[in-house]
Amino acid sequence: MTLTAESVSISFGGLRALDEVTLTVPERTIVGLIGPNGAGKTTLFNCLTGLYAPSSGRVLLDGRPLAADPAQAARSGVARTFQNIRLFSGMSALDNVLVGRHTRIRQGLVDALLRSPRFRRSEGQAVERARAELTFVGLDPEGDRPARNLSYGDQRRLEIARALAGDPAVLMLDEPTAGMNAQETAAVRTLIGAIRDRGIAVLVIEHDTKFIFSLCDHVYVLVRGRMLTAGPPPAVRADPRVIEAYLGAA
Ligand SMILES: Nc1ncnc2c1ncn2[C@@H]1O[C@H](COP(=O)(O)OP(=O)(O)OP(=O)(O)O)[C@@H](O)[C@H]1O
Repeated sequence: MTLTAESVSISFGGLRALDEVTLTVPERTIVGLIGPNGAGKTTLFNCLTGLYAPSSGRVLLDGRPLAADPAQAARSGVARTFQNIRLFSGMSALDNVLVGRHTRIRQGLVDALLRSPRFRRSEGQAVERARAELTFVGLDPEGDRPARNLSYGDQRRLEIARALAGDPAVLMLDEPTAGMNAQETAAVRTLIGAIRDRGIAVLVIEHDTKFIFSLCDHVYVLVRGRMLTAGPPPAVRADPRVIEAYLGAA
C-alpha cells in the first residue's frame, strides 16, 4: 500500500504549520523525513495517521482517503510510534503487544464472556503472534516483565513490536533512536531494514541526519512547514539549500 499526502496544509491560530506539503511513502520503501526544530514533521505525522484533519489537501492510502480518526486509520493499515514512549507501563511487555494485536481481531462479547473454544483459539493465536513480534524486535518472547522495567532502548523496541502486531502496511516511526547509544541505534537501523523486508513501508522522522541518509531509500526535507526538497540521500545531502537550512537553524 502507498501512503500519500497531497498538498496538505494545516494552521494553528495564525501559524501555518504545513503549507501545501506533498509526500509519498511507496510499498517496501524506507522514507526519511528530516527538518530543523518546529519544521512541522510531527504535525505531518499527525495528519498521516488521522490524528489531525488537514485544513486543505488530502491523505490517501492506495488512492483512497484515509479516515481522520486514528483508530480507523490504524485498522486500515497505518501504524505509528510516538516521540515520547507511550506504553502501558504497569502491564507486561507481552500484554502491551497483545493490545496492538487486538486492534486487528474482533471477538464477540458472548464468545469472550463464555470463553468459548473459538475465543480461546483466537486468544492463543494472538499470544503466539505477540511472542513472534517480541522475538522479531529482539526482546524476550516470554515478555513477562512489566514494560516500565525494560531499558529505554527496549521500551522503544516494544513500541515497535506493538505497532507491528496490528499488521500495518505502513509503519511511521517518530524519532526511534532518540536518547539511544551508538549500539542501540545500530540495532534499530537493522530492525527497520528487516521491517521493510517484510513488505512494510516505513516513514521515519529523525534529527540524526547521518542515520537517515545511511538508512533511507528516499528523503524529504521539511523547513518551516514547506517541503524544501526530496530525493535519494546522496542528492539531498549535497543540496546547498539543505545544508543552509541546517546551518541556519544551528
Ligand atoms: N497542537 C498545536 N497547537 C499549536 N501549535 C502547534 C501544535 N502542534 C504543533 N504546533 C506548532 O507547529 C509548528 C510545527 O511543529 P511540529 O511539532 O510539527 O514540528 P517538528 O518538526 O516535529 O519539530 P521538532 O523537531 O522540534 O519535534 C511549531 O511551530 C509548533 O509550535
